[in-house]
Amino acid sequence: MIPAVGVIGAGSMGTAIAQSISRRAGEVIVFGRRQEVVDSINTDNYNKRYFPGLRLNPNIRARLMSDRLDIADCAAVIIAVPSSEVRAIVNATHDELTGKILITVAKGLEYPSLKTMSEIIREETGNPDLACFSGPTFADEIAYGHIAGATIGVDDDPLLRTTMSDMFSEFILDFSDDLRAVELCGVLKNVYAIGTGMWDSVYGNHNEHYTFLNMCYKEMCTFLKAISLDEDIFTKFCCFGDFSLTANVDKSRNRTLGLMVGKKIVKTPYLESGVTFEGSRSVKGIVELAKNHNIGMPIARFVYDVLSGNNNVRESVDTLIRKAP
Ligand SMILES: NC(=O)C1=CN([C@@H]2O[C@H](COP(=O)(O)OP(=O)(O)OC[C@H]3O[C@@H](n4cnc5c(N)ncnc54)[C@H](O)[C@@H]3O)[C@@H](O)[C@H]2O)C=CC1
Ligand SMILES: O=C(CO)COP(=O)(O)O
Repeated sequence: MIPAVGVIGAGSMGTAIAQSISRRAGEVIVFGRRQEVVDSINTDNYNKRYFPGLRLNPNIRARLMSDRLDIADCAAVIIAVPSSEVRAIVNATHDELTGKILITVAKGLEYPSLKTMSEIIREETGNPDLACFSGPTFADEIAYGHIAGATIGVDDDPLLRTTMSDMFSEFILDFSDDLRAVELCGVLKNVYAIGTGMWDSVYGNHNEHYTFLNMCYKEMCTFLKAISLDEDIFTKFCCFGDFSLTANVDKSRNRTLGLMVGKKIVKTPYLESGVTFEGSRSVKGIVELAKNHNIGMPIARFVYDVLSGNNNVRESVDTLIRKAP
């Protein structure tokens, strides 16, 4: 059992992961930005903003986020904030994070650097013990203890892998030593979830839905074949599992964004909504990565064009069909 684990981010995923690992750790310290969230966790064992109905385990404590994180007792720190926040946070808390095992659950791609979260964390901290966690893992279902599979991207270090297995023992785990490939799966699946939402806003039949799903997965695999050092990535939870979950289930924020844009319910100012739409922030980087690797990714391009306001969904979808391989 790990004596203490820190979790940066008291949102849906930070709270859910804290609840899951709190059964395997002596103490879990969650760092949040909002005083009312910190107070609700410490006073009532509830995160009333994200999971008002879920009583949190008593060994979960909350502290207000600051640049002087009190994590001296924590052997590991999980970074569970939106990808846009990761670099600033690890840069500001560099000293406190030194020597810790750092795990990222964020699914995003920095632009214009095109770096994944683990690459940013390694760049900012220099910590050798890094891992990423990614799979079909809706936070609410984790929080309530339902089964989920996840891929741990981590170097082939037996001690580190044992620590990860113990910390995330409530999950069905597979492993990969290609952290970038694992993280790019999480980035790509968000883009295709938006695209599938857009497609489904135009075409409502089962054949049409699964035809497009296959087109997305084919494009995703083409990209991964070009970049992944792990030849088994395609059957890992971070890939097929998370792609299927997010593209098919309306609980997904990314899929919902695609549906709403496709139905013209929202226009691009949605980024100010406060909801974490990771795919809309990452799609530009994916389009650029595809160009850099000389890979045709018409669906990622379609998502980017529509979100950029360059096209309307029906015209773009019809173009996709005409060009379908
Ligand atoms: N919600 C889910 O089902 C899952 C989310 N993830 C990933 O987890 C990451 C976090 O997303 P969610 O928890 O879903 O978002 P969320 O919007 O539910 O929560 C994000 C939290 O981060 C906090 N935050 C933002 N900047 C901060 C800072 N500088 N310092 C401290 N806290 C800060 C916000 O106050 C908020 O509480 C994303 O990359 C997402 O893709 C991964 C798997 C599942
Ligand atoms: O990553 C997730 C599930 O694995 C959460 O998906 P959304 O960000 O689309 O809600």
